[in-house]
Amino acid sequence: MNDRGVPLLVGRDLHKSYGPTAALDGASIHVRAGEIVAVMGPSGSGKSTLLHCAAGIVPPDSGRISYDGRELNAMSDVERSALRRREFGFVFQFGQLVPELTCLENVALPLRLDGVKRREAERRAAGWLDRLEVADIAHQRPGEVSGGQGQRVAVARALVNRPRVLFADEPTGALDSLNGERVMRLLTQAARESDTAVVLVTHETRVAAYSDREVVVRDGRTRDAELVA
Ligand SMILES: Nc1ncnc2c1ncn2[C@@H]1O[C@H](COP(=O)(O)OP(=O)(O)OP(=O)(O)O)[C@@H](O)[C@H]1O
Repeated sequence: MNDRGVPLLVGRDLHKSYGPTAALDGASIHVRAGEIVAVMGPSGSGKSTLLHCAAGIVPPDSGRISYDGRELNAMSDVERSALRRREFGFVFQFGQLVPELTCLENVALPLRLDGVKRREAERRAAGWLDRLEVADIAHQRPGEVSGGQGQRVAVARALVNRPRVLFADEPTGALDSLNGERVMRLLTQAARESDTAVVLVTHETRVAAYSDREVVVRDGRTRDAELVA
């Protein structure tokens, strides 16, 4: 049973430097099941690094990350990548769809990689394209669709295997405000319907308005309120 009071994902006192640059200097974050958390802060403050560490993509120099009671640091690379594939979904600013595949095939891809048969994978993918209001471009390739449509396809692909946490790094950063609003409305609606938590990096207050809670990063640090038991 999922206790909504207990955080699903916790990153504590994370430090990460790139050469002389301290990208994270004691940042923490916690996310409860189904919760939408916006990570805010000025450019270069460490938001993306915090997302990458929390998602197990980049190992922190120090600090601890736990997901559903399991320490990420204690896992092997194979276990961590299996966790990312099965439990996490990712949406980035752009360039994430496979250009040679149709939008439908792109969305079906994570299921195919998990061994789901083509017909079933494409049936489920079509359902997600429909939810994201891009069913009409199912057979087009990413290069033939608009930026907003492409991002909605990317959201469908990130949610198709029902992750428990969706990590989104500036998902509307390359879109005009109208398209950005549409992507955010559909992303948050789909995440809420499937009880997927969202960690959303953004510097736009309009985008953060779709979240339940904000975590502010400044100079690689967050407020102590992020340090939960
Ligand atoms: N791979 C890397 N190599 C070297 N320096 C890096 C790397 N990734 C991040 N940094 C540096 O770490 C600091 C934090 O970067 P990060 O991308 O996490 O910030 P951000 O808040 O997401 O910025 P933005 O809003 O501009 O995307 C910056 O000074 C950045 O230049």
